[in-house]
Amino acid sequence: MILRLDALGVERNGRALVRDLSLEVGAGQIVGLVGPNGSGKSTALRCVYRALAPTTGAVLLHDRDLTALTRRESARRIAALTQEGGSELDFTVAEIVALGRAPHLRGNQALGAREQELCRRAMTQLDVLHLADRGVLTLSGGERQRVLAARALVQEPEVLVLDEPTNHLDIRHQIELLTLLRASGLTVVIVLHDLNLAAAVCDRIGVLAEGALVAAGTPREVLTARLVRAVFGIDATVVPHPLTGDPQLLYSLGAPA
Ligand SMILES: Nc1ncnc2c1ncn2[C@@H]1O[C@H](COP(=O)(O)OP(=O)(O)OP(=O)(O)O)[C@@H](O)[C@H]1O
Repeated sequence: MILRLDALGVERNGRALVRDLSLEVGAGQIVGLVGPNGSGKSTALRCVYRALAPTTGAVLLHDRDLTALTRRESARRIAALTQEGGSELDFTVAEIVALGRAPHLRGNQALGAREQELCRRAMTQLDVLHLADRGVLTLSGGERQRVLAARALVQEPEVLVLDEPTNHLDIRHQIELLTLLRASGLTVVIVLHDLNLAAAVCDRIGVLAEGALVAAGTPREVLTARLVRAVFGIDATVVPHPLTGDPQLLYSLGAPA
């Protein structure tokens, strides 16, 4: 098992934000975390990319507690694409993407030919090569998100952690990013709000409610009308996708109050 959340707990001001969360992510698997707003998804992810230390339990990478690794070593092995971003620097797109190599470089060491090609390929894959010389502060939300995704890819991590990576993207770029993730062979933990996209991209899904894992399994096992009713409080019709068989949720608006 590459990544394991072992009875993870996070408390703040006497309140449990994440409770006794155990989850395993195998090599090359894409595991999704879904759940209502405030259910602890980002908090759990923060423990994986070490922005937060768990109060109890641990995150294990190849059975080693992450806290046993140096920050540099975990940055080399775990890349994060988060809402916090780090795109507030007044750098060009090419410079921001190149920063993904930082954990692999020593001091002011320049990028070699292979690394420059890596950056170019990631910018092409994320459709931002034409923006390479633009200041990142001038980009739209979706363009910036694609730049940060390119930066995470050039890091060549073992594990990629993504917190709502599609929230600013138009539908084409959402599909392209998730297709790229599938093709990358990376081990991925991803928070998604769109349950249909989660069903399409994830091998397994964990559902969080009030900080606790309430269901885990394949999309077909987990994404049932009953679960969606219990966790999100809405009625959905679940149908198999006519081409892939993945569960797809159909919603209708409620009556006005
Ligand atoms: N540093 C903190 N101190 C106190 N409470 C916090 C802190 N960080 C997060 N919380 C609270 O913990 C809960 C879980 O937050 P988290 O961001 O993990 O939820 P989420 O499932 O990612 O939500 P969303 O879908 O809205 O992004 C929320 O109620 C949030 O207000």
